[in-house]
Amino acid sequence: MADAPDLSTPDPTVRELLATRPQLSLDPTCGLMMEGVPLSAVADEIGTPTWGISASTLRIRARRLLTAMTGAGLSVSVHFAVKSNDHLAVLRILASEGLGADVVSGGELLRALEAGVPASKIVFSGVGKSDAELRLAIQKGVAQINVESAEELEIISALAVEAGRVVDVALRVNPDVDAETHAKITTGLADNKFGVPYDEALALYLRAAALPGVRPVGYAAHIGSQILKADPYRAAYARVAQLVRATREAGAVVSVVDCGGGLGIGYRDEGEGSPEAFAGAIRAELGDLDVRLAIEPGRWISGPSGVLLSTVILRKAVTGGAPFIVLDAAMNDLLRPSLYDAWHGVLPLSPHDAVQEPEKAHLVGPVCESGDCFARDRMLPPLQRGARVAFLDAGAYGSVMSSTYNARPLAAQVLVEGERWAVIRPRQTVEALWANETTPGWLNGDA
Ligand SMILES: Cc1ncc(COP(=O)(O)O)c(C=O)c1O
Ligand SMILES: N[C@@H](CCCC[NH3+])C(=O)O
Repeated sequence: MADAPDLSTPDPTVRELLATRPQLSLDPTCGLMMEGVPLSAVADEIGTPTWGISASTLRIRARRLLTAMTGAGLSVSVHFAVKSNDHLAVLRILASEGLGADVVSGGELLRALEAGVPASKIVFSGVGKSDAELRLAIQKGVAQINVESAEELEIISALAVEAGRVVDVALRVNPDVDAETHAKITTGLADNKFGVPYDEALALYLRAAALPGVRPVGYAAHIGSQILKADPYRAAYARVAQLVRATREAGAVVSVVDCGGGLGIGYRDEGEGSPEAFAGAIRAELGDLDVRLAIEPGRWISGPSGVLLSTVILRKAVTGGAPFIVLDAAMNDLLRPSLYDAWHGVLPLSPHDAVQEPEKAHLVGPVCESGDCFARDRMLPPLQRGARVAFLDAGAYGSVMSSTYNARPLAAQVLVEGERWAVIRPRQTVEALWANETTPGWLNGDA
């Protein structure tokens, strides 16, 4: 697996971006296609900004992950990280491929159930689950709750006793391993808020074994997101394996290891995380433990399946510098560039634009924040008013992180499969933004 993107190299060309994204192609007449659907036709019909999701990409990538695991001789249950893309259609597709779900809130739990994921295939993670959320998970009978602290263990025990149930729990251990990713999305370092400190995990496991209402079944580890190398996984799993052995030596039963998610994708030229190398790390460190294995991938499955379509509102000239291309999409739609300086590929939808000689430009949204910037000094075909573009690899942590800042309604979403496409979430209306708001009587002149 490769390193992070190297921004000192020239920006990838249209051809280079397309070469690694089989779900997208450039038709000389119709322009940018997702599977068999011209994206311009979608934009013409329902406008922009609009999210597009390729169903076949979700299926292909889910199958590739499963194949990598079985190819390594592993039997692994795959729980899709709902936080990366929680649309019911996405969850339904992945459920039909046999995937379960990893959820981090009561809302995600109910979404997964609504999409047809059985509770027996749902794992509940998260550093702060409310009592109401835990009660819901216990009542629905989720497969396992991943416990992130000693305090949470006691709470779950009490709530399970109250419900007259015994809940399977895994301790999410913080292995204190550097995932070698962006500082804001690393989770497995000792000073991150996640998981039980490594040195305290065994004692807490034994405590769990003695508590009513909970049954400790194993350990979980998730060290971060957008991980491109296998080494951090190996380092983390080696520590988990050590813990499993020590726990067994202490006389407790360990039957599950949840290996977390975090496998990264190639946004620019860094290459994507390899499912085979991920599987290899699991097999090398955990393969001989005789435990049921699970993984929680999100981005690797959903990221490449999505695009965000947008239209150029205007091209603002800058004397002596690169122009600002002002789009109708903004940071409230796709937050990742503003939040993490994330690099997303951009492709024009028009076949004419796609073949023009590139120029340097800044791509920005209309929101009143200087941080509302998708790309600075990006080499792009010249984009004029009305031109349309697609942001690539926007299927993970895209629509789910949108807001309505600046009173901008949530964008529409469409699902593409073969030559079919359908609106799976209509564009939010402006009126819907205040539909649930009320003003107290005294402001309306009432007594
Ligand atoms: C507990 C847990 N599992 C799984 C994931 C999924 O991560 P990713 O989308 O990077 O695969 C996350 C997010 O980082 C997480 O916090
Ligand atoms: N939101 C992050 C990933 C966070 C993963 C959640 N634990 C991103 O867009 O890359």
